[in-house]
Amino acid sequence: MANPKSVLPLYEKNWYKYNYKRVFDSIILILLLLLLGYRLISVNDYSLPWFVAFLCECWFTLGWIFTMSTQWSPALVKTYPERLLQSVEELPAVDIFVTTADDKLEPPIITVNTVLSVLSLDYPSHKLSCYVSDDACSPLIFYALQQASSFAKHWVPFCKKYNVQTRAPFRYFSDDNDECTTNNEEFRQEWLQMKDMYENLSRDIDVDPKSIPNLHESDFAIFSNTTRTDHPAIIKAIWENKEMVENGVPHLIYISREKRPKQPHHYKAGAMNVLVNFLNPYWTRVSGLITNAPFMLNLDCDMIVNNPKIVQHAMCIFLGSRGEKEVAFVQCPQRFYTSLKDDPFGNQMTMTYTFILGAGLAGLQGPLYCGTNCFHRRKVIYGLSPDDVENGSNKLSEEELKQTFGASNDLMKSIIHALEERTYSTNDINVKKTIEKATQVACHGYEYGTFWGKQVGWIYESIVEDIVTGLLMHARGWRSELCTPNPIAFVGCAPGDNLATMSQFKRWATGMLEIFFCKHCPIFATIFAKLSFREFLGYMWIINWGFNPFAQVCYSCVIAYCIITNSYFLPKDWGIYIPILLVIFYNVYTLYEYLALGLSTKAWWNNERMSKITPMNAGFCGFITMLLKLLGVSSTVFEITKKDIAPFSEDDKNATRYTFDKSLVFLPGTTVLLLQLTAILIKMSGFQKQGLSGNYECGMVEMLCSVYLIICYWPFLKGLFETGKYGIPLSTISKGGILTCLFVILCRRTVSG
Ligand SMILES: O=c1ccn([C@@H]2O[C@H](COP(=O)(O)OP(=O)(O)O[C@H]3O[C@H](CO)[C@@H](O)[C@H](O)[C@H]3O)[C@@H](O)[C@H]2O)c(=O)[nH]1
Ligand SMILES: [Mn+2]
Repeated sequence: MANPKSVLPLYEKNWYKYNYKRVFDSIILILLLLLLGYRLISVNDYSLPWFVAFLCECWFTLGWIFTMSTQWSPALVKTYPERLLQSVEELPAVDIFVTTADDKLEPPIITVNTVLSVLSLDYPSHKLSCYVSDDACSPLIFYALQQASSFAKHWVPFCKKYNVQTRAPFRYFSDDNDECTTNNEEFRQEWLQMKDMYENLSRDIDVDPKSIPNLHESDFAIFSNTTRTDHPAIIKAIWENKEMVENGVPHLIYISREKRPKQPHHYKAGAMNVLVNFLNPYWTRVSGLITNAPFMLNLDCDMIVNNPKIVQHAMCIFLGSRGEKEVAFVQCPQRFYTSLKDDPFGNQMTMTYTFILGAGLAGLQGPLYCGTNCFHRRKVIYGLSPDDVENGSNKLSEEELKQTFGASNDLMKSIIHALEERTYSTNDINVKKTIEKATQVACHGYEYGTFWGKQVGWIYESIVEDIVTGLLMHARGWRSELCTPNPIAFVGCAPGDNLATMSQFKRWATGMLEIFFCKHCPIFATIFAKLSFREFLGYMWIINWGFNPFAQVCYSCVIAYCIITNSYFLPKDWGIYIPILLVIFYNVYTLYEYLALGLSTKAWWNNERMSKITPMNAGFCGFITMLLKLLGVSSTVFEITKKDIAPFSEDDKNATRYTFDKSLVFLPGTTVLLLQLTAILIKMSGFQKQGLSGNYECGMVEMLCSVYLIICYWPFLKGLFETGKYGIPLSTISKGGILTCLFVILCRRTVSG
């Protein structure tokens, strides 16, 4: 397949040194350590708040070490797709998986646009296949894809003929591009025609599922009597590139895996495993058979292609890394097209993606797998390690194969094929026939007793299946690479409001803790396997999203405690300069970074504020959820993030306003705020309880900390007095009130005893 003919490298990787970052990072670390040291030697100050603050600060310091190490030696990769065709005889096939799971939270028009952008990629069409996994078992999604495939027959040639850059029609025809200003009459005509067709398509699929035309015709009959949690496997080839034309429309296949009530389906990880495995020669487990492409691209339904040449860029990395240790997966960054100005909900994570999740980790063993925008090598998904490849031990015995992948001879054939990185010749592929065979066989329960979800495929251990799946690959010794072509490869839809942000972060926090407490924990992976030490620190950086909220909540309680009991947790003498310098340095440094990236001061402040709000609410709830899971009280659930094609209009002032609902996710924040308010009230009204000895005295700095927190929680403060969706529900306020009272009583007990 990849016969290197040309000597020019397909990609180059360069490491950067940001000296200013290293200096600032180190200063902050030194100040943190000084603070810890000061606390230790100040024996006279030892007290409960002093001790709790010390523990929290130990945690923050550790967190800073994770951050610092991860962004210490960033690297970026440059790819040369124009050299690709000179260096390989034939481009490899790529299977593209798009997952969707809810036709309300993820409107079909979004999935349709993603699929259309995929079908029109600049890559030989007969080398691409697009599989859409529908966990909602929705006839509407199926119908929408059918309509989209008809539209694709016009759209794909149009894009290729005029070398269109943005191949998701809703972006192409978006408001700032809705006039066709050109002198080329032919293009104008076609442009108008396409626009018209796309508008028809959007109208057609924006219907109530019940009123879908032809619902009872043969194609749809299978959807009758199904619910999203109880239905057989449904596989339909919506479009087949029968003649395997190079410039046609790639295969488009719809799959809704079998689901039965009470049987765990493992959310997205389960869906992905079915896709990888589905159409093998015999079972309904899929793409192994139809195309069995050696590479796969995995996209969430809202992640549209933004650079039509992206597959070629990714192939540069895969094929260019031969001879050295191969790359297991190529991750492209997550960027968003729906970005509210100044990032009011702090969910665009520009800094994080720039310095840590992106270049930072790329300079180590490689970026983390982020669930979407990622190309995988199929044999890695099947559990191979680089050593297996090196030693040529990628031939498992029949017994091992059975135990790992399940007892189907035909599946084994397809897996052996994949492990040896062979592809099917195009003549072997008959989509229709395979599907007929595949749907006859029940597929549920196939994975029982096999290693699917445990050692191979997407790992079920955590609801952030992506991070744990990538972790297992790094632990086996694989590298990964970051692919950042210009323009950026994919763009998606960021959560449109703080409700979606909260639910997403809560899932992440819980999932990260699940990873820490499972057998794939990065600590074991470094000690017993091949996760490099600094990559381990990188994984700990993200796992800390689950732990840090607890420390943050404790710290804010310490502040209130000190004010209520008239004690202190910050140094009284010269030592106070340590935290003061720390705060100044940290804020100046982060503000500088925002400005240097061309972001505004407001964006910086919004992110600072949200770094107190989101973790302390959603993250803390995630922490509690994990605690309950560890105690065996409840299990964790994957809540889908709501997506909107145009979630807000530019002049919608309310788009940036904070909204609340009755969910418990807002309880920690409401309580923290009420606590601070109560504490200040107690102080002002002179009701402070005197500390144990005379020199206990809450100073100005403790008050300042509290006021700072209240300023961060301004949206909550406003929420206390608003009604409707902008107000914190009374039930949450009362629960927060009760918790606050309990806390105050407890505080007073500790000092009066
Ligand atoms: O039972 C399910 C639940 C979700 N999904 C799909 O999973 C994807 C991600 O879900 P989303 O609600 O968009 O979650 P995000 O928080 O935006 O996703 C990030 O985090 C997830 C892990 O928490 C990863 O799976 C995603 O790839 C990553 O983009 C979507 O395409 C869903 O359709 C399924 O296929 N089946
Ligand atoms: Mn998403």
